[in-house]
Parts: sequence; C-alpha cells; structure tokens
Amino acid sequence: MVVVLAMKAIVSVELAVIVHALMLLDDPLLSLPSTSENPIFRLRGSLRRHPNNRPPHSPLTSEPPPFPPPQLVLADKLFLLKQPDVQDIDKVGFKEDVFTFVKDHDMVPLYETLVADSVLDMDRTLLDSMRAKIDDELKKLDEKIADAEENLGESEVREAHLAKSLFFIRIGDKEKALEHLKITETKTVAVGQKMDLVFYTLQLGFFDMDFDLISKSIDKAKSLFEEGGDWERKNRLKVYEGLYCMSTRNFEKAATLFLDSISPDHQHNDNYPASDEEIPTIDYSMLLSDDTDQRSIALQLLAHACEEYGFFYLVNHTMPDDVLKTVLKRISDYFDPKTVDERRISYKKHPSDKFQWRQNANDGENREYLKVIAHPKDQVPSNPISLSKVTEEYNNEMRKIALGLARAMSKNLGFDENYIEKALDMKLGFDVITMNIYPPNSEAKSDIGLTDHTDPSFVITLMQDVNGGLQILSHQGNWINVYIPHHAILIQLGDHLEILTNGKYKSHVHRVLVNNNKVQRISIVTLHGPSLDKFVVPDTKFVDDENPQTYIGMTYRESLEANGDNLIDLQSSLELIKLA
Ligand SMILES: O=C(O)CCC(=O)C(=O)O
Ligand SMILES: [Fe+2]
Repeated sequence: MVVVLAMKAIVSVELAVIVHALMLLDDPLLSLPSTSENPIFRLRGSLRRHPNNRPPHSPLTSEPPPFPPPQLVLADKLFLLKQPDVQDIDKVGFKEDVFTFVKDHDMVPLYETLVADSVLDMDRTLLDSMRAKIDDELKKLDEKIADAEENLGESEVREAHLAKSLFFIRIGDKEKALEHLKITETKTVAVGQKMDLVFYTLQLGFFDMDFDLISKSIDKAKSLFEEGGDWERKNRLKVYEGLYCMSTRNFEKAATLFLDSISPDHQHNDNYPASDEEIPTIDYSMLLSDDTDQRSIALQLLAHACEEYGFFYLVNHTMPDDVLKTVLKRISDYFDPKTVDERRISYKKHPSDKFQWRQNANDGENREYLKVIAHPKDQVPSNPISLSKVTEEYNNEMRKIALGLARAMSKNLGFDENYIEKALDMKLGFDVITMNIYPPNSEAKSDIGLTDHTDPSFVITLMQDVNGGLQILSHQGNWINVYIPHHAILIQLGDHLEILTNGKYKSHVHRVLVNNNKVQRISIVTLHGPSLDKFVVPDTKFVDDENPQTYIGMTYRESLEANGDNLIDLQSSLELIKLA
C-alpha cells in the first residue's frame, strides 16, 4: 500500500495544496475521465498556456508530456478517501471515481492494494480481465519494438520503447515504468526528448511522493538544460520544482518559481485588441554552433524572422542571469516612488544630451523613464547615479549579442560576416539604454504607456521583469501581444537596418499599454545604433529596377537631430528619410 502509506505520511495541507495547485493549471482534469481512452494521449498538450507561449520554430523540438499528469488527480481522490473529516457522501463519489479510473487504466497493482486495504471490493472477473488485457497489450508493444528494431529507423525504435514505458505508467507499474524509461533514454538523442523522459519520471515520483526520485529527477533535468533545451520545458520544470519546494516547505522559492512560469493573462486590454499570433524564436547558441547543420537551420529561421516579421525572441543567448537580475533590481530601486522628487531635481542639474529623465502621465504617454548613453565610451557621461556600473556591464554583454546578430544577418544578406558592422561602423556604435517603468509612479491618465512608434538604430534589444502591455504591429497590419519567454531577449529591427537594406529588413511600429494600472512593469530597451558620423544609405546590392532606392542617405547624427530635441531623445525620422 505504498501510495496510501506515503499519502498518510504527508502533512495533509501540503499534499492538498500541491495537488490542487496542479489542478488549477488545468481545470478539465478536475473530473476523472469516464471513457477507456488513455488520458495520457487525450490530454496531450493540455498544459494551459498562452497561445503565443510555444517552443521555438525549430524542427528539433517535439511536444512535451501532458501536464498536470492525470494520475495526480487519482492521487488526490485516494488521499481524500482516507481523510476522516471528508463526508461519507463525498467519499462514495470519490470511491466510484477511483474505481472507474483503476478499471479504465487496467491498474492491477493499485487495485490489489486497494482491495487489501478494503477501499475497493474484490471483483475477480474484473481482475482477470485487466490482467488479460495487460498481457495482450504487452505482446503487441513487444512486437512493435521487434519490428522497429528490425525494419525501421532510430526514431521509430525510440517511439516503440516510449510506448511501452507509457503503458507501464498508465497501469501504475512504477518499477517497470522506471526500468523501461531508462531503456528508452538509451535510444534518445535530442535534449528535449530526454527532458520529456525526466518529466515522466517526475510524474511517477509525484504520484507516491517519492522525494528521492523527485529531487534526483529535478537535478537531472537541470543538468540536461545545461546542454540546451527550449524555454517551455524549462518553464515546466519550474512548476515541478515549485511543487517539490512546496512539499519541503520552501514556500518562498516555490512562489518565485510559479510566478516565473506564469502566463500573462493580465496583458489583454479590450480597448486595444491584439492577437496572440506566434512570434518567431531564434536560438542564439545554434547560430554560433560548430555543427554546420544546426547553424544553417538557425540562419534560415533568422532570415525568415527578419524578412517576414522584423522581430523575434532570442533564447539560449549569452546574457548572464546575474547581470540581468542585478540590473533589474537596481532599476527597480532607482524608480522608488518615494524618491521621484529627488530624481526630478537631480536631472535638472544634468546635461540633457547625456541623460534624459521624464515622468509622464498624460493622454499620450504614461511612463517614467531614464535614458543614458552606453557606448562609445567617450560619450558615456561620468554618471553620478547608482546605475552606471550595472548598465555598463549589461551593455557590454548586450553589445556582444547585437554584434553576433549583425554577423549572422550579414551572412543571410549574402555578404561576409563583418558587413553590417562595417556598413554601420558599429565599433563606434551609438548605444542608448532606456529604462522604463509603466505605469509611472503616479496615476496613469490613459491606457497608453508609450504611443505607436518605430525606433532608429540597427537593432533594439529588450529585456523586462514581467510581461504585459507591449504590442507590435505586424507587417500584415495586425497588432500582436508580445509575451517574452523568461530570460529571452526581444529583438526588434531598427530603422537603420531598414534603410541599409532598402526595405528588405523592415522596422515596425510598436506601443505599450498600461493595463489599468494592474501591473507595474520595468523594461530595459537598448538601441544599438551606427556611429553618429556614419552616413547610412541603401546598399546598391538591394537596389535594382524592381527595387528602386526608397530612402535618402544621411548620417546617424543627422537622422537623430531631424526629429528630436537632442541625440539621446532617439526619435525615429524614417518618414523624413523615406522617398515618396
Ligand atoms: O517598454 C517597452 O516594452 C517598449 C519600449 C519602447 O518601445 C522604447 O523604449 O522605445
Ligand atoms: Fe520602441
């Protein structure tokens, strides 16, 4: 009676919370399936997620296992059945549910235990029929494995072994399931698929609260992620780890993990409808990979994202987690609502072309922001504020990423990899960081955090603390809600890449909503520009009879001065640069 003994051993509040937390993630699981259909397949992909919240457009990924695992619903009912304070009338219902589940999934080992514990009555005919079905099914699964091993490819062999592992999970035979998951692992190459096997193991661990198995599996998953892995699986692991933390009473860590993995329901605003269309995801590590196949897949995906979208999420990049965390913390401290007057006074005293600070709460804009020059070094003011060191570190890291993208894009455009760097003279590139907080530390006067605009520069990189509010207008004219996966960077192409490529790679309009003051959000937006003196004009390579030159040339400085109070203001002047 492993299950029930383990259940008893657990402090009731914790188990109830854990199982109910799982259930909250997917309401349909509250009722047990009443058909003989295998819920593992029926519920595949049922993890409630933002529609935009999908793995990269990468052929190397596949669907992870269902979440939450249906067996945990069974564990919940079994637990409630054993509680003295649960009403008898409710117990009758739970007993029926448990019986149906056991019967539908041929869970012979659990049935025998429940009969021995007088929870269920013995029905010999049922037991024999379940055993016969298991034998029958195992025979078929073994035949499939033999056939795959003899006649088919590696992926079919893996699939056949996985099917047998899932069968043992379904009938609740933990030992055999673990044994067979190990065999399946030896047939698995892709990191994502290896992760999925760990998720199945975690499901087994949570079913009977096998803490040793759970913690070993979490460690294993984490080390697998060091080899790569998509963000959705990483999010999923956070939920599992959060549950584990709850069961060990580490509630603070659990809360952080849950919040990190949550989807941004709060970001919708009925007055500014936008779709949840998928935004491409590019794996930076694949762009730099030594494996030529991987690199070429990543380059193709990047070319598609640049031409068809003009924005994408960058994952598996090189921005260190601690640098991002520190900069976000410092910005949050800096925007302390109690010190807003100090900031106002301080910025009156500073050169307005080196810093710009504003607090706007009006119909057209509702944000507080600080803009600072981050590159080249001789432009960076001797910054008196607490942020200078962290923004310098952050920008050093982000510059490397922007230059890495410049190299990849140069190749995609048919040039050698230094092309963009030279064409925009990025060694002396003018980088400005804008730190935004929405709504500002005063009541917002409208829904608009930042109104529709495009940005000058080569690319714009954006990181943030929470999702919510940013919308991008697609080239097809639809507004799309942006949901940046945890720790990913949103990359947007800037006006000057559009000018250089004569419109092949376009910048795009975007805006920020403040969502009725529901969520306060910090973003760090860097415009990685050409050097101020670089004359930027469409390259002749992109100009021919079919594609006449559509932009006039001017230096970056002239383009920034054309439409702003000063350079740091960074207003787009694309409309002035565009030929009719
Ligand atoms: O904060 C955001 O999400 C976007 C900000 C932005 O577009 C900008 O600062 O140019
Ligand atoms: Fe912007």
